[in-house]
Amino acid sequence: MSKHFDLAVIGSGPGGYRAATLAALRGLHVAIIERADWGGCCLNRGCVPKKTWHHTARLIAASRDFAERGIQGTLSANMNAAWQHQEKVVASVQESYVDYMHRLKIATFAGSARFASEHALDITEPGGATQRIEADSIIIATGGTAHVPAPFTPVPGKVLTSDMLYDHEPPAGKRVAIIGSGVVATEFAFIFAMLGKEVTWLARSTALRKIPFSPQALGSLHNALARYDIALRQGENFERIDTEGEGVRIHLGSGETIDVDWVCLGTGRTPHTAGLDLDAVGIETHENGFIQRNAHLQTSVAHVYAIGDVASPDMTANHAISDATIAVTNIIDGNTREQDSRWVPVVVYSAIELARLGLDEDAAEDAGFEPAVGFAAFETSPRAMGQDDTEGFVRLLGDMDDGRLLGGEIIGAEAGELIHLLSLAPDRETALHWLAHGTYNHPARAEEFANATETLASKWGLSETIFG
Ligand SMILES: Cc1cc2nc3c(=O)[nH]c(=O)nc-3n(C[C@H](O)[C@H](O)[C@H](O)COP(=O)(O)OP(=O)(O)OC[C@H]3O[C@@H](n4cnc5c(N)ncnc54)[C@H](O)[C@@H]3O)c2cc1C
Ligand SMILES: NC(=O)c1ccc[n+]([C@@H]2O[C@H](COP(=O)([O-])OP(=O)(O)OC[C@H]3O[C@@H](n4cnc5c(N)ncnc54)[C@H](O)[C@@H]3O)[C@@H](O)[C@H]2O)c1
Repeated sequence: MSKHFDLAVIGSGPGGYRAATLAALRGLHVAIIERADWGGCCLNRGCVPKKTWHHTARLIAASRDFAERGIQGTLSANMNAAWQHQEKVVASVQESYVDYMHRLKIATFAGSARFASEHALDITEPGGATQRIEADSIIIATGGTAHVPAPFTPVPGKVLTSDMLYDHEPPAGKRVAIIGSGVVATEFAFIFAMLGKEVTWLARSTALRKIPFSPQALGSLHNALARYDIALRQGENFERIDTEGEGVRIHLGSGETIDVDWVCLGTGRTPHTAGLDLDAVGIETHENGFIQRNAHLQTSVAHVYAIGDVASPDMTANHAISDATIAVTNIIDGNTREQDSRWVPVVVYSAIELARLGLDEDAAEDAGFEPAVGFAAFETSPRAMGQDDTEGFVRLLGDMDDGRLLGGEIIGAEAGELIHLLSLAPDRETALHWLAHGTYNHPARAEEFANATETLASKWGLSETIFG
């Protein structure tokens, strides 16, 4: 006999985990199915190990200013030791995730799920046994897998996707080529260099092209990378990859060859729907493989929702978690909330942290707003000066008409934390007023939000809406 649940969630990445725990906390009888590692890409091969490494990389980077602060000696890092360290962090987080799900009485199934009918899922366990569960609502949160474009082919120890990088201890060789100019490559170019590798960073296009960071933000990124002698060679094409010899020889379109010990690919991820049997129940996908959904995050089958990387080209944990909150709210409250993914923060962890959310100038004008920029640089922040870390700024976009917040960018140390001052603002209409009137800890980086609202008030005549 099949077991019945209020909600079944397929996949336990940040999207699935958040959906399952939130639904259980709100009183639903929940099942979650995971075919591989509990916690998905983000916990096992993404955000968590990456941020653990990024912290190590930041410590090494900061040590360049140690002598001036009166600290003696130099620091160096070992990537293999750093790999062991992230394994421990991941294992502890995973244990606490699984424990929390059990404490919330969520039924956990280890196996691969596929649709048997609109309300039934067949779960095939690793040993081959299959069981059926039924649910009133279903959330698909099956994430994505690393994309490997030709002429690259994954070769263990030589040509690694970011997934492979975390599955086994990294190869020992020092010379590493990083391919791509998206978030993975931009983050790893800095992290690998600080962890003691000689990095050659090769890509077709400019860094972070897909994310609407301002030219100033990208300028700060390149300044920060240059401080550590990390440069992107853009405009490169890849003809052939030779892995027969000792290391790897990359044949570029220009005819040049580059010899490295191993290659790390940051060449995108594709949504994962294989094996779900979506066609059998009429759940439709876009041409690029993402599951189709409406603003309530419902698929073409109304009680089945799709969240995170399998449905959203944004492909960040932040979007997956935000989707989960909206999908569960809609299941319980009757489709009351719509997703606007532009208001989910995006944060990049490289030689500098870059965080943004909301509209940029072009999108604001397209939406009929009149954007004005409020700007405050960390260059004059007493906190940043005391930290020897003054690169970056807070950049707020307000509407000239009614002073509402249109978007914002924070570039610099702790940007990933500071962005919460914008993402958690009670509403966008009063956010700038609230930032100008708030009480701050002094000296702190967050004070630059107040300073940025002051430039909006003084330079763009928004004094009444911001201070009034
Ligand atoms: C190197 C790297 C660093 C990253 N860093 C960040 C970061 O700092 N911040 C950020 O916001 N994002 C980051 N991301 C992106 C983030 O990891 C993903 O956006 C996020 O994991 C997507 O979550 P998800 O829940 O949609 O899917 P996933 O985390 O991919 O989880 C999906 C799960 O579903 C399971 N599954 C698939 N099919 C089935 C099935 N049929 N049955 C059962 N289970 C199934 C999979 O095994 C997997 O565990 C990073 C990604 C990478 C690669
Ligand atoms: N901090 C974060 O939020 C974070 C961190 C890492 C990854 N992620 C997410 O994970 C996903 C994967 O990241 P990513 O950087 O791998 O992907 P991406 O889509 O951001 O970038 C892909 C890169 O691969 C290159 N590329 C694609 N096909 C190619 C080809 N045939 N030849 C040469 N280059 C090619 C593209 O030009 C681009 O530079 C992204 O969607 C990203 O949002 C998020």
